[in-house]
Amino acid sequence: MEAAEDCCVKVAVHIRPLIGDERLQGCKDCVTVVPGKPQVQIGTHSFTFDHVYGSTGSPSSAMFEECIAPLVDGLFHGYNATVLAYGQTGSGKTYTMGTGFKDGYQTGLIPQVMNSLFNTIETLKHQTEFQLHVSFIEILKEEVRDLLDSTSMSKSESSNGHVGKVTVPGRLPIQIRETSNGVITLAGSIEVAVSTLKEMAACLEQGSLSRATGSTNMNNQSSRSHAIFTITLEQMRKLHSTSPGNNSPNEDMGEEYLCAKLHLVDLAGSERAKRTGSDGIRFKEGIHINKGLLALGNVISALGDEKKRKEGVHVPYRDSKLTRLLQDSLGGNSKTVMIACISPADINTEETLNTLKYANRARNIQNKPVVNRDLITNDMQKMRQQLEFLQAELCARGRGASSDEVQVLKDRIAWLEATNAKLCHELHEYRSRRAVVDPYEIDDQESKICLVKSDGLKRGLQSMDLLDYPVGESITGENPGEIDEEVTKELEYVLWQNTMDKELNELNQRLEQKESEMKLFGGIDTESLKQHFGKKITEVEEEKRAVQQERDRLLAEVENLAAASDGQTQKMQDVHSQKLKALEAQIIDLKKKQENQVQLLKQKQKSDEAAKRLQDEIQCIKAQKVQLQHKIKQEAEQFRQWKASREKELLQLRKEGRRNDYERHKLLALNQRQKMVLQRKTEEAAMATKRLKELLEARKSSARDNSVNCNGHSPTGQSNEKSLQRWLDHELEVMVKVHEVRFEYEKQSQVRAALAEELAILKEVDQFSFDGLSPPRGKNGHSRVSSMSSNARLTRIASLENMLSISSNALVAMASQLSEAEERERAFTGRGRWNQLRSMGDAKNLLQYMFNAAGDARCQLWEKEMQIMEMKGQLNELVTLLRQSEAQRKEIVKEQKLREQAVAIALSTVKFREVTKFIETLCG
Ligand SMILES: Nc1ncnc2c1ncn2[C@@H]1O[C@H](COP(=O)(O)OP(=O)(O)OP(=O)(O)O)[C@@H](O)[C@H]1O
Repeated sequence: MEAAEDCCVKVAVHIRPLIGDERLQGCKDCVTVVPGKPQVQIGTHSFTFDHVYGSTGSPSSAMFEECIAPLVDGLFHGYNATVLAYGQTGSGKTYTMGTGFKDGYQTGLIPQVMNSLFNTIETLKHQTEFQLHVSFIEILKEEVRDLLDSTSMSKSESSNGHVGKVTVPGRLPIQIRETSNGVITLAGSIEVAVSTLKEMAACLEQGSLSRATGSTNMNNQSSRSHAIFTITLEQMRKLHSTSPGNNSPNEDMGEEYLCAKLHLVDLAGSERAKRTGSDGIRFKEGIHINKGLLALGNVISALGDEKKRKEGVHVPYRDSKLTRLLQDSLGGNSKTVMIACISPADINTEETLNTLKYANRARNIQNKPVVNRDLITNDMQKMRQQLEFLQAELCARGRGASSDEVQVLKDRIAWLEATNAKLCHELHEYRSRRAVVDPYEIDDQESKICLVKSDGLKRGLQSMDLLDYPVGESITGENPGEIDEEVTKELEYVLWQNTMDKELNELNQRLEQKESEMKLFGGIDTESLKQHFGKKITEVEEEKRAVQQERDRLLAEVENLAAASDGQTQKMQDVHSQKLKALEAQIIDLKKKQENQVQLLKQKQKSDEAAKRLQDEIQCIKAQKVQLQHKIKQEAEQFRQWKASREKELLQLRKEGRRNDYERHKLLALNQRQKMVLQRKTEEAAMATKRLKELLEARKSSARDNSVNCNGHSPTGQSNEKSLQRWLDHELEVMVKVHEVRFEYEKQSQVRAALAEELAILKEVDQFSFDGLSPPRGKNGHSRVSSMSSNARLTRIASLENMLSISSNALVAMASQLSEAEERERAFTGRGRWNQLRSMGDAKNLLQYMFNAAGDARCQLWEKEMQIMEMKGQLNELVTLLRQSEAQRKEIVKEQKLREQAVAIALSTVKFREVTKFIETLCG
């Protein structure tokens, strides 16, 4: 094999989205990705990796091309490779690797590796001969099992409680062996030769289905084993020499054999039994899983710590089967990529921090991958490389100075690219800010328009002297749209009423006018007038006739007198003539009068007709008026009814408003109270966390002091004893504080879960009411929440969200210190807690001190127990007293009742006697 090149383990972080359960628990996303950088932040912690996928980092789809494709490429050049998915249970390892045959399977890394592998083979198959083998094993409870062994039992829910394979008795267990040249092999595992993608996929499928899985509180299909899918690629290719300046192959230089392995590892997830809720078999599995991962962590620590590496500290590969199998992948002959899978949920902060710290250490591991070819081809390759190197040097000398320019240009391109990326990022941020801000602005504008509109309406009403309408009155809980509608309706009604009034007034005026006109006719009795005129005419006619008769008689007398022609007669004739003339004049006068009367009679007829017409008109106007009045009455009644119902509604609304107010106040008080309790608890937790932080910091510095002491002057006996005692006190206090913080953490998690549950119900009910549906009856908590008004619900939702965010921050802070404590504890345990003790004397002194402290603690405990016993005794006495007084009270009540009964009997006896006496007197 050729000389190895140094190459660090690459670490990519894969952040999965919040999943259903976490959302239900109201978890917040507590992981931030620094834009444009492979850097993640949790609380005050910040970590930089090679890549970050998911969340606001690079898209998960880019993971294969950026991280894994180079490894697949390396396989064809003879380099071993390993992809290692690590993370807490349920963080997405199986999803990322694609070994689960579930949702993420097709997009998982292993299927992509297989595709890429066969695509490359297809393009190279004319010049190279390939052979592929796959093996698929799992490590379950420190036992290596073959997932491709078809003689094993098929997948079933086995007696030991997990779904998976059971090794057939009689078959030799798989052994881990190390060859003479340090290569780790699995003796007894099946290596299936595959030649097509389909065959390889079938192996993956068979093994994945056989893998041991089980359901826990944190993942209903949790992998209970570490699974390793290994692809071995062997290739034999013809070698040709190429002369400088001529790329076409010429001389045949024999064959080259390369053999490389790609391990695709899906580790079981680290877990806390308390959180996964595992007991029995799951619990035991969990212990094995954590043991294996701890061993892996120790290997990573030993390899990742530069100081230790330089010191040549022993790497505990043999502590577990997992580390033994991964010996080459970590610090050995392999190009390795670790994918740290994390959940963004705040409830997982501690585990996420641990994963990130683990992964961060892994970044420091230096591997030494070599091209795996056989020895002869290896030597040939070395010589070829030498030749190529010399040729390259020759070429470089020929070109000389231009390489500086190229470098300058490269730098410039890099700078331009960085600036471009920055600008793109700024643009993106600006756009996303706009996208967030705009709707509010639009809303604002819209609300302004609405205000202007409603102001306009109010002004309109004011200008019409309608100020007595309750336009400005605001009713709690009333919809402004409804108010506008109501005001519009009232306005419409008033306008209509005004028009009606105007019409009625006009009618009245017309009626008055007509009636006054009518009055002109009204004073005259037309019939009597007619009779009067008729009589007058008849009188005039009779008079005329009498006058004519008189005239005729006078004319006859005049003729007679004319025949007599004496003087007297002449005289009489003259008298008669004069009389006649007078009568003629009288007749003419009477004729005139008669004509006048006829004229008058005609006029009268005309005016009669006019009066009739007027009368008709008056009738018509009156009918119109009645109709109008009827209509007005009807409308008024309708309006009154509408107004009454509206007022009733308003009253109802006011009542509801008051109820809402009351509810709101109650809710505000509840919110306030809960917030205060939460704040108090959070403050307590913060105090404990702060103290723990201080203690951890102090321990760091005291560890440094100790090392200084050890390196420098050795302390005197007494001061050493004192410092050891202080150290022990400190250790104990740290332990207690860790316990306290964990206790607070658990409590806070419970409070948070309760808040989240309520929030989820509120949101569900709110969604139902938004969709116009009624929430499911009988569902827990729904009935209480659905009786709340929507305003109250929204207020409560806001308050719960606020509390959840306070709780989330507190959880993250606590988890951060707990993870820190765990980290220190692990490092400390690795070094040995008792390394501080340098002599037997130290140990004895410390033991004495511990004995005294334990004795004191026990004595104090005893005193406390005694006090508790005393208090219990007092409590018992009190309870007895209470019981006695209760019994006495009952006795008194009983006596009282008896007395009352006796009085009642006495009274009735007296009454009975009186009645008997009365009857006796009646009879007697
Ligand atoms: N990137 C992702 N996008 C969407 N869902 C995901 C993603 N990663 C994981 N999940 C979902 O999260 C859940 C847990 O994932 P998975 O089983 O892969 O976790 P795990 O780390 O393998 O857990 P364990 O260690 O218990 O086996 C699954 O329901 C899975 O579908």
